[in-house]
Amino acid sequence: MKPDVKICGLKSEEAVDRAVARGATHIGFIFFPKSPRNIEPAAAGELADRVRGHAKIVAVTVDADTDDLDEIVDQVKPDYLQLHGNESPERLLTLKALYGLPIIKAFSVREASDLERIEPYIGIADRFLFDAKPPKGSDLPGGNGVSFDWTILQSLDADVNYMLSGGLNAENVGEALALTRARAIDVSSGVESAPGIKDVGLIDAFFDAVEKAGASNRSQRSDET
Ligand SMILES: O=C(O)c1ccccc1N[C@@H]1O[C@H](COP(=O)(O)O)[C@@H](O)[C@H]1O
Repeated sequence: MKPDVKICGLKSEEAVDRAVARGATHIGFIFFPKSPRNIEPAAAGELADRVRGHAKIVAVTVDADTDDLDEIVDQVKPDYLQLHGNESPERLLTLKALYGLPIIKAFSVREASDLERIEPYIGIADRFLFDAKPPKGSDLPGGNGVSFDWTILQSLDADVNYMLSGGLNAENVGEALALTRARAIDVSSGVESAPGIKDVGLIDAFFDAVEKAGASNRSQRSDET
């Protein structure tokens, strides 16, 4: 099965158009002022309008307050909220009631015990997202281009609906998919020429690698039967 692919941290028409033309199922906009990918809600709304209906629009926030979220939801009309901070299960319930939107809850992972943190969110978050822990000194909870030991995810129950992220790129996404059989992947830094600058050549290379991984997994499965 083809994985969902989210290209995150988009800021230009060129990058949005290429991501969706290559088959991105989700595109993400970052609303976090410290990020080189931060975008104003009005500008994100215009980019979202170019591809609405062709890819799901994801608004990524970090412990955002309700006033900021009101503006983001109003201007961007996202299909999902991605919460990349320390939002509690109660906060997710409040936001679901307020906006009626499905929520992707991000967790940072270094070791298997980190996965236990999803338990209170099961049945509340619509999808989980696993990212690496930020390196020391980083101001960003995500978007650091750092990966974690993907084999940790093999211990998860098969019905946990998650997106794999953190340091994915054209060189490593095939291995990540083979090791985890993730049904959804998310990339930001790995398709950039510099922090916050998406590169259409790298977007192409990423999708080429995902397609190649799909072909190789399919042939492996038919060898096994
Ligand atoms: O990309 C950012 O700047 C960012 C800022 C704040 C929260 C999340 C952010 N990005 C998310 O980080 C992951 C992985 O990114 P990368 O591929 O390792 O660069 C991805 O989920 C982005 O949504």
